[in-house]
Amino acid sequence: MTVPNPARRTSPRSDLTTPPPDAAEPRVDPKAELDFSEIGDVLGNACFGCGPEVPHGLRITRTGHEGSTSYGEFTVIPEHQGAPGLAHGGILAAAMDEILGTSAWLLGGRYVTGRLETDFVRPVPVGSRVHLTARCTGVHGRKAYMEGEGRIGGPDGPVAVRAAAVFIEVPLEHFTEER
Ligand SMILES: CCCCC/C=C\C/C=C\C/C=C\C/C=C\CCCC(=O)SCCNC(=O)CCNC(=O)[C@H](O)C(C)(C)COP(=O)(O)OP(=O)(O)OC[C@H]1O[C@@H](n2cnc3c(N)ncnc32)[C@H](O)[C@@H]1OP(=O)(O)O
Repeated sequence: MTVPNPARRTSPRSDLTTPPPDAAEPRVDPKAELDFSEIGDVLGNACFGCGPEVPHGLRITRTGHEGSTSYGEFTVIPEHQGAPGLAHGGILAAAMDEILGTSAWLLGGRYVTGRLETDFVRPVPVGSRVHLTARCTGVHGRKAYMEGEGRIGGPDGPVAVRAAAVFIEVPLEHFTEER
C-alpha cells in the first residue's frame, strides 16, 4: 500500500472553493433536517450515488449528521474499478459529490454542484468500505462552500480522498424545465 508523503502539498481547495471573508456561517434548515432520511424519495431512488437498487451504483447510505456535517458509507465493488483491483477516481469523486450534496441539502435550498475539486491521497482497493464526511464552510449569496473526505476501513481510518466544492442554489425549475 502506498504511504502518502507527508511533505507533499495537497489541498483540494482553490480560491474558487474557499469561502470569502464575508461568507455567512452555515445554518441547517430544520425542515431539511426532518427530510434527511427521505432524500432518496425526493430523488426517486434513481440516484447513481444513493439509489439503493441502482445497478452498479454507489448505494451510499446516509448514516447521520451533526449540524451541516453529514456522514455516509459505501462499499467499492468490482464494477467501480479503474486500475485492476482499485476504485476508479471518478467513482470516488462521485461519492464525494454525493456527500457534499447531502450537506448542502441540509441548508434547506436546492443546490447543484458548480465546481468539484478532488485530491486522491491513497488507492482504494475493491472491497473497501469508504466512510464519507462533508460539511459546509460558508454561504455567500447562492453559493455554498463545501469540503469533505473519504476514509477507508472505518470512520477514523486513513484518508483516501479529499474534496472541496462550491454548490449553487437553483430554483425548482432547474430540475423540472423541459430541455
Ligand atoms: C423534481 C424536484 C427535484 C428536486 C431535487 C432537489 C435537490 C436535490 C439535490 C440534492 C439532494 C441531496 C443529496 C445529494 C445528491 C446529489 C449530489 C450531486 C449533486 C450534483 O451532482 S448536481 C449535478 C451536477 N451539476 C450540474 O449539473 C450543474 C450544471 N450547471 C448549471 O446548471 C449552472 O452552471 C449553475 C446553476 C451551476 C450556475 O448557473 P447560473 O446561471 O444559475 O448562475 P451564475 O452563473 O450566475 O452563478 C451564480 C454564482 O455562482 C458562481 N459559480 C457558478 N458556477 C461556478 C463554478 N463552476 N465555479 C465557481 N463558481 C461558480 C458564479 O460565479 C456566481 O457567483 P456570484 O454570485 O458571486 O457572481
